Amino acid sequence: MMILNDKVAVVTGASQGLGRGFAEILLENGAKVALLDLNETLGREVQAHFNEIYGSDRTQFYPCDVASDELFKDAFQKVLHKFGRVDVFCNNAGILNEKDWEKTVSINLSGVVRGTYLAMDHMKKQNGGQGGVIINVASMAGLGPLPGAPIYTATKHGVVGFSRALAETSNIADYGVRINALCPGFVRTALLNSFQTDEKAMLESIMEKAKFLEVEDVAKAFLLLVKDESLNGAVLVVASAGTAFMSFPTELPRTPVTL
Ligand SMILES: NC(=O)c1ccc[n+]([C@@H]2O[C@H](COP(=O)([O-])OP(=O)(O)OC[C@H]3O[C@@H](n4cnc5c(N)ncnc54)[C@H](O)[C@@H]3O)[C@@H](O)[C@H]2O)c1
Ligand SMILES: CCCCC/C=C\C=C\[C@H](O)C/C=C\C/C=C\CCCC(=O)O
Repeated sequence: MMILNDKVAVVTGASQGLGRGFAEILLENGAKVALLDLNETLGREVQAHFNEIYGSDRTQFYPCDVASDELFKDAFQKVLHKFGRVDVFCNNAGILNEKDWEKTVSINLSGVVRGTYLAMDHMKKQNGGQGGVIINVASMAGLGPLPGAPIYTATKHGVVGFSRALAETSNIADYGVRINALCPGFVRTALLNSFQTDEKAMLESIMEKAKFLEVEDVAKAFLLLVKDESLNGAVLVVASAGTAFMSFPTELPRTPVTL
């Protein structure tokens, strides 16, 4: 098990919702945590709150837009300047905006790729790094379709595929870095009030029947992916029915057709 005392973690989208929960469980387990988010007002409030509970030098907020190469790199350099290292990196920032679909791709998928490669370049043994773990936050919509949200669904499928392929790459090339993906069901966060789609009624009818998870339950699953050093390429589903690892077929299940 990875010991988190004095390890340094970065969480994107940490000003509220799941990201804030991931940051808190890392602090509870001894890590120092850099909070990255677009929302400066909330981010600074969260930092002040965590400082009171966990001590004044274990949390630092940095404004950051994961959709921008430049701003993301700049925030990462500031984290390294303050804490000297990064051991845990959580790509969590995400939106659901089907109308501005390019923005959704740029945050939910390209943002995850940006963050993962920044972390990987720093952590990998071949670059003199000390290894580490990257957790990419997908969704149950990364494993099956969320009606009314095809772009969101595509980005989250992308996050799952990217994480699994890079995990295999890291394993074969011996980078010393683990990459795992987390796939939660519905959690009551700001995301559920801010989504943009022409098919609002469709999503709302799904939500009426859904059971909601608590941030704390998803955070416990996140912690498992961080700490268990046997896990690389794992995809962990957190649903109202329970938490479970996805197993993927080694051969693609196919139904033959005669042409
Ligand atoms: N809430 C759910 O039901 C649910 C379920 C499964 C997966 N997820 C995923 O979990 C992640 C967190 O979602 P949440 O529900 O906590 O949402 P949230 O809206 O509560 O929090 C998301 C945070 O990301 C930040 N953010 C948005 N765009 C950003 C950008 N370009 N750069 C930096 N920060 C940015 C926001 O400011 C916000 O603080 C997302 O990737 C989401 O897709 C959410
Ligand atoms: C009121 C409108 C809701 C809009 C939904 C917004 C975003 C949520 C996206 C999440 O990533 C969840 C995605 C898919 C969930 C799929 C199945 C949920 C099953 C619930 C469960 O069993 O826990």
